[in-house]
Amino acid sequence: MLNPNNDSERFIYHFNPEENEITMQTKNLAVYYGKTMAMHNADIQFKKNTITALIGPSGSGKSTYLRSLNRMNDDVATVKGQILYQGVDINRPKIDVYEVRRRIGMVFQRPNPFAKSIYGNITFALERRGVHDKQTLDEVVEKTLKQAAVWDQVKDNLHKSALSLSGGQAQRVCIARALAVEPDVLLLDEPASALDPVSTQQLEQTLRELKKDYTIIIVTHNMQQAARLSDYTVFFNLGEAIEYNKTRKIFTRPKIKLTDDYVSGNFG
Ligand SMILES: Nc1ncnc2c1ncn2[C@@H]1O[C@H](COP(=O)(O)OP(=O)(O)OP(=O)(O)O)[C@@H](O)[C@H]1O
Repeated sequence: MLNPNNDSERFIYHFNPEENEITMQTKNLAVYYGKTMAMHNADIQFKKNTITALIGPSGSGKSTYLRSLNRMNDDVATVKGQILYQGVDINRPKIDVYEVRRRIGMVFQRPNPFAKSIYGNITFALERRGVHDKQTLDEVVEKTLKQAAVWDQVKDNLHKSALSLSGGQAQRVCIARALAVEPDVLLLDEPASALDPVSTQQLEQTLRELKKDYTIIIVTHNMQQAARLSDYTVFFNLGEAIEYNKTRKIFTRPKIKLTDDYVSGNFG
């Protein structure tokens, strides 16, 4: 086992330097709420068409890290360090934050459909961008609801309120809404925590399908979910990315004892 307090021994996984394989990367990322440092030492790479799970105890900084990736923390926190998206540091003042959020979409813990129709939820961002052609909008609605695997359930009720959907359906509509603006990266913050086991299983299957086209980063408290769904896992503790590796290795042969304790349920 490596000593997490010894930086020379810290194990941080790095991919082969094939630039086009890496969609996103953070270097020396640190996030402060006021003067309090909530998270630091995150040197992580996200490979194209993979799912990365962020795991760790409550308050360890997973959501803080995730929200920083598309500048959602801008109003509440100071984010230091680099966030490279396709090689460009998006953590710079002159970057267009709306464009960042278009390319790096977010799905939240609780399904949060707008008080609009299912159709209106999907087309909302496009219409605000001036897309009003009905055929185009119809096509986007069908395509994204199919991608989110909820088309068959809602296709006859597209103009019904999205607030009338079940939790699982609403979460899928929120995924479709995120996909409508054609992102590259999907950030999901415990997207299954409000769902029943069947909806959770369906959501996981949807994410497996989506990774063919997207890079997915998911915060989860569910160890089984991280183990069965993700390709890579990052273990956070006390605001620090402690260990990062292929999921199989994190769950079978972690390099750091803290990680081993956490994934095997012996974390005190
Ligand atoms: N908006 C905020 N203002 C001040 N402190 C915050 C804010 N959001 C989070 N924090 C603090 O930052 C630290 C990390 O919180 P964060 O929510 O990122 O952890 P987490 O690992 O995602 O936790 P959980 O699993 O419970 O969601 C915690 O100490 C938390 O209290």
